[in-house]
Amino acid sequence: MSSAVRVRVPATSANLGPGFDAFGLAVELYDELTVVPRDSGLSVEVTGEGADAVPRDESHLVVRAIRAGLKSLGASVGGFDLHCVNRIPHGRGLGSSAAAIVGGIAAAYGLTGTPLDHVKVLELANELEGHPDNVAAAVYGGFTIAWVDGGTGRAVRLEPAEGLSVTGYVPSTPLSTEVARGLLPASVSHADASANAGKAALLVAALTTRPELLLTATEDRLHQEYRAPAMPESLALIRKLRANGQAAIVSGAGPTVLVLGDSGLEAPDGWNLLRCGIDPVGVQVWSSADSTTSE
Ligand SMILES: Nc1ncnc2c1ncn2[C@@H]1O[C@H](COP(=O)(O)OP(=O)(O)OP(=O)(O)O)[C@@H](O)[C@H]1O
Ligand SMILES: N[C@@H](CCO)C(=O)O
Repeated sequence: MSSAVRVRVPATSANLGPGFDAFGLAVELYDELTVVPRDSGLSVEVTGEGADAVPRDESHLVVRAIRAGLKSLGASVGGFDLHCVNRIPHGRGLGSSAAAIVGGIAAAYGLTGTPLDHVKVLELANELEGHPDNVAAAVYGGFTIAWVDGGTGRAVRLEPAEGLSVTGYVPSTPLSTEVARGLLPASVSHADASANAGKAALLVAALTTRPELLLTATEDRLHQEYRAPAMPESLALIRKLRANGQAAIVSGAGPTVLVLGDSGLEAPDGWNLLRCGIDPVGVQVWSSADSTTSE
């Protein structure tokens, strides 16, 4: 068992317009975890985002993910000290829960001295998160296309177009993914489904080699408008940005608005502006016991 493990895991934006529950993009904004094993007991220290809200016991999402990761590896540890430095805002559509889950599972690999198995990490992370898009990007970095095969989360990673960056408009009020998913209809029209399928396919080309097509390729008919009642200001901002030629979308389940590319518009009052590049590698683990790095 390692003496201490450090993990860095990126924020992620899911859906990207037409790729509901499938597309993910990892960005250069990171949560960091340090886990030190001990014989028994648990301590949880949190600084940064969510520090005033998350529990400090076994129900903490990172703790649950560490336990699940250890179990999947057939290992156990009596107790541990967990220190979280959180930079990803919670409930804003930037994949905070995916980062907590993927980071916790990766820490379990580090604690047991097991090199990261990205396929297995994604499988378990998808089980814990309930959908694979954010966790895929947090595991692999870059641009990911995820799907579920017989209940098992899978993904491929593609290289985003050279120099791609994103601009996030992050409102101060959160919206839980659970609530946002509850706004979706049970069925949609054939016309809407086929429009989205075409745009999702086009977005693969736009994100990788044809960025000039990003505006048209990010049109969505499956989730954004249905969720408007829970985030009317976000949808209004998206309309304004898109009218200005920017490829603006709801990030994940919202309410953050993400522009794929540089945006000239300053953030409205009360919103934070986030400008970042694309994270190329996904979750990383460092173990102090043997100085190895698993990437
Ligand atoms: N670093 C963390 N430590 C502990 N709990 C966390 C952490 N990050 C997220 N959570 C839990 O997950 C909840 C947020 O998850 P939720 O899926 O609603 O939003 P999100 O993951 O930020 O957004 P999205 O899934 O749309 O990208 C938080 O309220 C908290 O309960
Ligand atoms: N695909 C998910 C992403 C948020 O976790 C959704 O939109 O509900």
